[in-house]
Amino acid sequence: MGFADDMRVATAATWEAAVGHRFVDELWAGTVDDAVLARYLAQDALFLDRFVALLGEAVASADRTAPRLAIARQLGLVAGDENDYFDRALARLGATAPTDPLPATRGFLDLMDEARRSTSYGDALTVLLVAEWLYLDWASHPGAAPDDWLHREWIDLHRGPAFTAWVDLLRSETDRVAGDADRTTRERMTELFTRAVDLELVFFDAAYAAAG
Ligand SMILES: Cc1ncc(CN)c(N)n1
Repeated sequence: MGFADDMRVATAATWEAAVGHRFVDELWAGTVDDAVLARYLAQDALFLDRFVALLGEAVASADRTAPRLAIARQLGLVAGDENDYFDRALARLGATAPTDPLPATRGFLDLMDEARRSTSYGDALTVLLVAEWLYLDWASHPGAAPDDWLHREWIDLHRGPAFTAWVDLLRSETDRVAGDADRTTRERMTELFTRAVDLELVFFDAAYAAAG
C-alpha cells in the first residue's frame, strides 16, 4: 500500500466517524436543520478562503506540469462553481460568513496556513487530499440525492467522475511525493494527515454543538 492508503487505515476510526456523521445522514435525507446547515456553511466559507490559498500554493510548488495544471483547474472550479453555491446557499439561509471562526474552523485555518507557509508540495498535497478524499467518500453514497438544490448541490460538488479523478490525482501525487521523501518529511505528512482527519470530524460536530 502507498502512503495514502496506509494513512487511511491508520485514521480509520475517526475517518469513519466523520463520513458516517449525523450531518452527512441528514444532508442526504434532506432533513438537516436550516440553522445547522447555515452554521456549517458560514464556517465553511471561511474554510474555502484558505483552501483556495492552499490550492494556489500547491500550484506554485508542484514539481511537474501535469499535476500543476490539474490543481489549477480545480482551483478554478472551487473559486467558481463552489463559491457560487456558497453565495446562493447563504443568501437563501439568510446567513453571512462570520468574521470569527469556531475552534474547529480555527484549527483548520491554522493547519492550512501551516501547510501553505511551509511551501512544501507534500504538505499542501496531504491536507488537500484529506479534505477532498473524505468528502468524496461521504458524497459517494449509492442512494437517491435529495430534491432540494440546497442539499443536492453540496453533495454533487463532491462526487462524480471529475471529482473522483481529482481525488485520484491527489492520491497518486501524495503517494509519489511521500515515496521520494526523507523520514522527516514523511513524518510531517503523517502528522498533517492525522490532524486533518481529526478536524473533519470536529468540524461536523461544531455545526450542532454551537446550535445549543
Ligand atoms: C471542512 C471541509 N473539509 C473539506 C471540504 C471539501 N473541500 C470542505 N468544503 N470543508
